[in-house]
Amino acid sequence: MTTAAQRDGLVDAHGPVVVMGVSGSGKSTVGAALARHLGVPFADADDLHPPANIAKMSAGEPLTDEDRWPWLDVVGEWLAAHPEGGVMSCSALRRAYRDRLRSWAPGLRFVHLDGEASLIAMRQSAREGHFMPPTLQASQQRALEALDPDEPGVRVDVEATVEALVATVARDLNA
Ligand SMILES: Nc1ncnc2c1ncn2[C@@H]1O[C@H](COP(=O)(O)OP(=O)(O)O)[C@@H](O)[C@H]1O
Ligand SMILES: O=C(O)[C@H](O)[C@@H](O)[C@H](O)[C@H](O)COP(=O)(O)O
Repeated sequence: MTTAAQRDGLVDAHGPVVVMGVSGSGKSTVGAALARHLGVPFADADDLHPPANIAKMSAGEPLTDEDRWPWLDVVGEWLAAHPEGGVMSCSALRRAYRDRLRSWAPGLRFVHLDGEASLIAMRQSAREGHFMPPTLQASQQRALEALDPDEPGVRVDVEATVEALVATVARDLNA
């Protein structure tokens, strides 16, 4: 069924989107809210890690590239299965990881949740019931490579409220 929003080009114009950033930047929160706003499916790459990756991070050890490639391919499969639109929250910290995801979904766009490292670290530490220990924040920041100018996507500052971030991103994606 084609909805009025699809006919008007409001829904299927953006294709799949990855909300990226370091741990604690708000990927899960903003990604889920963005998907609700756009009326498209949402998935969280945290839920797609193999148990060994979760065990490693829980023990305070950063993942290596070798740990991440198979996980990124599972994320890429989901993106490839949602050409009509979908939001995935996934750290995608390095350019090479984003290139891998784009190989699954050409035209993929990224929303980089960026901001003051101290603010993000504070939010990550205050969060309860998550496997990711605050001690891994420094390695996340070291691994992060911001979007290059040739990478389709937008960067937003996480100082803003979740509602404001969703409104800004939805506007920029539809621009
Ligand atoms: N823009 C925001 N303003 C205030 N708090 C936020 C914002 N985005 C996320 N949070 C809070 O910060 C913490 C980390 O967010 P989360 O979505 O779990 O980040 P990530 O998925 O990137 O690790 C959560 O407690 C969340 O409620
Ligand atoms: O590539 C990585 O090192 C991990 O995927 C990491 O970046 C991710 O952030 C964790 O899954 C923790 O989950 P949160 O980001 O939700 O804290």
